Amino acid sequence: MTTDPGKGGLDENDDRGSVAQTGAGTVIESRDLDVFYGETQALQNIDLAIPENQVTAMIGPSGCGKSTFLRCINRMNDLIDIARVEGSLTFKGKNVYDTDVDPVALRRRIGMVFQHPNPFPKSIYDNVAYGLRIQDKTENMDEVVERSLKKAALWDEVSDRLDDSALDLSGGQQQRLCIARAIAVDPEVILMDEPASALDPIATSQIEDLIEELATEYTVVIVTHNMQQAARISDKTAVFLTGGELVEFDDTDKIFENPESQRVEDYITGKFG
Ligand SMILES: Nc1ncnc2c1ncn2[C@@H]1O[C@H](COP(=O)(O)OP(=O)(O)OP(=O)(O)O)[C@@H](O)[C@H]1O
Repeated sequence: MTTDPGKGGLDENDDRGSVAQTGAGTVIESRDLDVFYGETQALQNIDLAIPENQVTAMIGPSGCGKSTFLRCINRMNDLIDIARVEGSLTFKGKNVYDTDVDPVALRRRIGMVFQHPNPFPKSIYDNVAYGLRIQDKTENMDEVVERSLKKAALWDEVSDRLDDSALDLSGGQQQRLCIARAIAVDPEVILMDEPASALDPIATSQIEDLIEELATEYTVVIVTHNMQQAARISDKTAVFLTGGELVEFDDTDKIFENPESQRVEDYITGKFG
């Protein structure tokens, strides 16, 4: 049986957390999370508590499992045949891997933005309206499209050409359009997998400003290769190292100024990675 948990359908007051975390309430929490691709283990015993309405950055060298962790949160790993997840990963206290969780409904609440902008070959308007139409939420659609484009800091650039093809936008505009598309269906969490790595410095800076703004309303989890970017925009930083180990998770300032682990210090200061 699959059910749509719907907003408020999960325990919103889950406070079991003894996993390292301070301040804002925990919205996503992993315990003893292991992920395998066939025989290869990509993540080992990950305990992590992600706070609500903040930006949490995942950093670490290539192949350390950052994207794997991100994809666990909204079960995108389900789409990889050989991926296997053990342990628990809860969203508002509910294990997203329980058999009664519908991954499609989960992904409505936990949206995702990818490394390369991937607008549909449709108009700007239809890209943003896409999820609303699928969910049959077509009431006030013009308003929702406008609001989403405004929240994604794109409205001023496209308001007079909503019927133009999304593919005619610049890379940075396309990425903001993808963010607008994700926002339109009113998610609670936005996962971003290196959302600015394919963009030029100006577009990157616009996306960074936008991410900080989005965190006033949404929980944002971002994978980035760019340590300066993590330092600039995130509240919390998780450092994964080779072998799929979460070595340190703390306030971003602490991670960059005074990390507990020598391995993290070596990584941050560029001694390896
Ligand atoms: N679809 C897959 N099939 C098999 N192995 C995979 C798959 N995806 C990832 N892996 C392996 O899992 C490990 C973690 O990969 P992942 O992409 O999560 O790391 P990452 O830290 O995000 O890397 P990068 O920074 O290079 O994107 C790597 O060893 C990778 O080769």
